[in-house]
Amino acid sequence: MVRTPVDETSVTGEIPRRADVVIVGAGSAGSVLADALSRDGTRSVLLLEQGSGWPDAAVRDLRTLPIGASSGFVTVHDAPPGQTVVRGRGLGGSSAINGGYFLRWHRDDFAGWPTGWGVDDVETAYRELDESGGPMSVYPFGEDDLGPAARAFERFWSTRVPVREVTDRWPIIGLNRVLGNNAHRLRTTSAEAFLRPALARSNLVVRTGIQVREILMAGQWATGLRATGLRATDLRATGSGGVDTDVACGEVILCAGTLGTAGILLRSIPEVIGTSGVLVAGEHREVLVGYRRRSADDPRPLLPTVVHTDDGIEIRCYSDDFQRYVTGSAGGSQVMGVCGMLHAGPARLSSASGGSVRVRFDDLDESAAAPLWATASDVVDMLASAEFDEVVEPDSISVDPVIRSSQHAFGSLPMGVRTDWLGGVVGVRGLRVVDGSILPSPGRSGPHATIMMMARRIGVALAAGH
Ligand SMILES: Cc1cc2nc3c(=O)[nH]c(=O)nc-3n(C[C@H](O)[C@H](O)[C@H](O)COP(=O)(O)OP(=O)(O)OC[C@H]3O[C@@H](n4cnc5c(N)ncnc54)[C@H](O)[C@@H]3O)c2cc1C
Repeated sequence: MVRTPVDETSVTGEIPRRADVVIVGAGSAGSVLADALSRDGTRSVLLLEQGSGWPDAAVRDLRTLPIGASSGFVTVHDAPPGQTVVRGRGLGGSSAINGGYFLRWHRDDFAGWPTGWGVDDVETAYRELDESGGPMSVYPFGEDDLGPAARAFERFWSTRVPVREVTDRWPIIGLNRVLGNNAHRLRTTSAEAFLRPALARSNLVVRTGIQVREILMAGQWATGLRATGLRATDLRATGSGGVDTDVACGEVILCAGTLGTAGILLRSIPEVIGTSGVLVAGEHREVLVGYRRRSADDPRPLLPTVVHTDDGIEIRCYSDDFQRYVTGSAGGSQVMGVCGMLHAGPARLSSASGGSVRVRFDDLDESAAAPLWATASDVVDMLASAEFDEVVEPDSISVDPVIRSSQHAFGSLPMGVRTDWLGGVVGVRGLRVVDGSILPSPGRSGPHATIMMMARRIGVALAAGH
């Protein structure tokens, strides 16, 4: 196959003033959707991304989490004191900077989803992403990816809970070796898998460095949007905040991530939000158990193995260097995570300055908090067990008293309630949301694979004329 060469100039330049569909955000969902919708050459698709282009190999290295203040590929949101809330930006969005853990949700996590989301439909869409040799390069982490802690973790749990066959794609209640989306330890981003190949199509235009400020409305109809160029040349041209461009379109599809989409809606259509000025999302809340390890180890993928409990908790065995990315976490050089997946705690999203969003977490109620602390105590016992003798320094284990976030906020505009089964926003014509905002349930695993699966299914359904 002859592939048209694609370079940085393909994603910069003039913004068309009209398109059939404008997609906002080239992240996990937006890249998948842009591919699906531009397969029909008669539909013009414009994809606008605020970040600055293709993350290089240093950013995509799975052994690091490039989310520090100096990273050019994150948006830092307004977090509670002592905590950090970031999201990816640039082509690939959060898929370019995340942990590279690509587990499906459990089959029964889809029980409450609206009509159109039967398990067979879900399975087909997942398989298109995570089959061996598929576009996202999804494979179980291998023995080389496990450090001493992960090996001890698997030894400990394999005698106590069921163990999933590593070749199975559906997770189980028990020990789950994580499936990772990477090739030679470089994250396979949604943009590399879906956008780069589609860029050769003349009906798809991608523009980076463009922040969508607001949606333009005529009554209850979304007719277009206003975007601002964020490139240095634009800033020099105006001497201030960039150049505004209005784009008219038949449909706006927000794929800006739960926080980015909330920011745009808060700025432009307060009636979707309601009088409170706050959108409420779910968040997988996590307790960290820290310890000092006996000896240093090479950097490895950050989350190679987990246990899923029957009460909806994920016990995460992070690899050695996770702690340096987490503001104010427990003392010790390494952490295990205890995360409430099914009892997601509320996160309140409201406006903040400069395109970011203010995120505040409610205290968990007792029924959600108690199992987290009880499981953290089990993890302390695990770390003190014989299996960890060669890993953990004696008397170094401590439980972080703060319940933190997993950087997963989701479900602020759930399908079947505030959006229809294809993300169409209830009460507004010409506006769709396809990203983490529309997940209608929490799920026992991380959201990445499921958000991409959802975008894939919606893209295919829309392309088929639904
Ligand atoms: C540090 C971190 C680690 C994580 N690790 C994992 C993991 O290992 N496994 C897992 O399952 N989940 C993980 N997650 C969660 C998962 O990556 C996200 O839930 C998922 O990628 C979100 O996909 P999305 O399409 O909703 O949004 P995103 O992928 O975040 O894409 C949104 C895109 O929209 C752009 N955008 C936002 N606002 C605007 C605007 N106004 N104008 C133009 N563009 C805009 C953003 O720049 C971004 O590129 C992690 C998240 C983070 C932040």
